Amino acid sequence: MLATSRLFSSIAAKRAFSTSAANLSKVAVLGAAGGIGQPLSLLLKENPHVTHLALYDIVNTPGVAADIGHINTNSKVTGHVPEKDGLKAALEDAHLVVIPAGVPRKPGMTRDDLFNTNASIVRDLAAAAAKHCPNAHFLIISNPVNSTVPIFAETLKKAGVFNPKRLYGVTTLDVVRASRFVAEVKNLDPKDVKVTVVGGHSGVTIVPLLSQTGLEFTKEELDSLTHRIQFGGDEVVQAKNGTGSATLSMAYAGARMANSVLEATVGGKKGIVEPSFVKSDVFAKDGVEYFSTNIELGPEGVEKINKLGEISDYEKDLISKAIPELKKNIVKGNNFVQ
Ligand SMILES: NC(=O)c1ccc[n+]([C@@H]2O[C@H](COP(=O)([O-])OP(=O)(O)OC[C@H]3O[C@@H](n4cnc5c(N)ncnc54)[C@H](O)[C@@H]3O)[C@@H](O)[C@H]2O)c1
Ligand SMILES: O=C(O)C[C@H](O)C(=O)O
Repeated sequence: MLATSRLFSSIAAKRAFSTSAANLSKVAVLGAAGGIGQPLSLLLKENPHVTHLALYDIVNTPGVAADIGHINTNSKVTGHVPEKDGLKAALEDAHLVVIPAGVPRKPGMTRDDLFNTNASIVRDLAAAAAKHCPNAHFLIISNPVNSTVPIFAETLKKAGVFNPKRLYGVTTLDVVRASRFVAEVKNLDPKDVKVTVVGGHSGVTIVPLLSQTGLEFTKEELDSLTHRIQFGGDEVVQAKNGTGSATLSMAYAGARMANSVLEATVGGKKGIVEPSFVKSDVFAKDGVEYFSTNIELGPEGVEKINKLGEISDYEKDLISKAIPELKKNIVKGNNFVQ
């Protein structure tokens, strides 16, 4: 729990000087009994911004909630299953909803192969969210993110409650990995290595901007690092050998993103920047409605969407390969709802 302690130590320090309970909020996790859901919920239990942690899944959440609920931090924990209007109870009054519900990959599958199962799960959760907590901030982890974010948006639009400032596709794991992989190659501490990653969250749509790190790379390093960042998820899928995909690193990344949104929206902290796959103008002219770049967070959510900045010819080439794939994934998501 050392990393978690580091993640939240600044908030804990701040809280010691804060007397305002109004700074705290309800967070719902949908898919909370799963491989990501459980460690993510554990990390959120340590987050002092959270007053109420509502854990929803189609199975097993009473046990997960009873277990996590014994941790002696201040938040209340409740477990919900579909029976007795459990989804409604989990979502009502939620400030932030984090969604890792759905099936993970097995070796040989692409994230798009998950579409048939996960699209309807995400659509149905979005419809419930539109009804019970339309003003919440929504963090979408379920794959394929390039399509599930459009599905979530279209469902909210249908209900007349879509707010593009509050819907975030979670791409944090890509920058967490990129920082780790580059640090390994350059023998640095990952905390000193920030890598901007843009595009989407699958294979060639993941575009690391290594030219912006301030580090020098040989062509061989560029090729191997770019490939490793784009296909880091496959490394875990293969190592887990049919039992799932990244869960622990994803929980860490998801907790970081959730914390950043909470810090900006209820903690009053300014200048927080995270990457996220959001409704964006950056490549709208090419028909790409959603794109991940660094975004600046504010009290309402997405405050400013950063552009790519200066990129190398190598990266321009990567972008040109990402755009058609992204467009296809987004249209597939949009069409599923329309
Ligand atoms: N965005 C990312 O970077 C990233 C990283 C890792 C995994 N993922 C994705 O996250 C998803 C979850 O992965 P996991 O390893 O936790 O899978 P998992 O199978 O371990 O857990 C998924 C959970 O979702 C629950 N679930 C299924 N249908 C549901 C519904 N209608 N409502 C609520 N809960 C429901 C299941 O019961 C299960 O507990 C997968 O789609 C995976 O591809 C995304
Ligand atoms: O690779 C996967 O399927 C899960 C996730 O998207 C990841 O990047 O680890």
